[in-house]
Amino acid sequence: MKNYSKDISRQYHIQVANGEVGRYVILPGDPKRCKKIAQYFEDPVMIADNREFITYTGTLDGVKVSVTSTGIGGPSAAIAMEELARCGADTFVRIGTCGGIQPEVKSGDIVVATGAVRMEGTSKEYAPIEYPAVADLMVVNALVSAAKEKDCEFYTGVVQSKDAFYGQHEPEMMPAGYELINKWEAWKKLGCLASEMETAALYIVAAKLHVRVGACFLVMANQEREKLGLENPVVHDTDMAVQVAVEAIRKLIKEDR
Ligand SMILES: O=P(O)(O)O[C@H]1O[C@H](CO)[C@@H](O)[C@H]1O
Ligand SMILES: O=c1cc[nH]c(=O)[nH]1
Repeated sequence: MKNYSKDISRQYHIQVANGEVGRYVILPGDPKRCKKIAQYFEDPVMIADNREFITYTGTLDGVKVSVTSTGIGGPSAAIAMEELARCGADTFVRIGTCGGIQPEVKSGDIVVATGAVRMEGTSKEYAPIEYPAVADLMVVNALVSAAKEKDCEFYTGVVQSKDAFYGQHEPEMMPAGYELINKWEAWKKLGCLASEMETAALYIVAAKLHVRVGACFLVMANQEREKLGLENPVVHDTDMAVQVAVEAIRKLIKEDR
């Protein structure tokens, strides 16, 4: 594909060059999370800061690792993964925030996504809708093992990825809300744990690229608990989910040796 970058040694959107990232990359949505994640690396260096994509590279146990923010939603997440893969990355862990769907999934808990409902647009431009958005088993196992070690409350299962944040939170305000409401009830009955915005796209792009990916999230709040009159504080601190992601990368590095 033609490279549209002014400096053609750098990828157009992420502005990273081949070899500037490790094969292991952590993918937060929020660019401001990158610096916090890079603090867990040895000798972190900022490589690029362009649009919503900030990249740091450092090492974990002597192995090159990176963090790149994806921004919000499937389109920019897909771009980040495509361009990182072109720079040499092949193993990705998304660390994000989500809203709980099952009533037992509480604020502050961690969710590890084994799969994602493809209720977003990006993955549909990659693969027919019948193809499932599933995580790599090695990455999931590493995340589960890390979460157990950190002794945090965590769940594993399917999450829902959608495009409209306010369609999740205020479906009754949307002209097409009837469909959002009916589908939300279906995801709930099917045991879907939580809702977020990038994982389905990342899992499908990873399938296309033949790379490994998994994801873990901080549960910020749960609108279903609110409806049931259950306790539902809003939690913003992503540090435990970040630690789970970093520890999972360490475990993958060890297994890959
Ligand atoms: O915290 P991040 O990683 O951005 O993830 C979640 O937060 C954003 C919405 O507030 C969406 O990107 C959603 O997926
Ligand atoms: O409720 C939430 C919280 C974070 N991200 C989402 O997409 N939804």
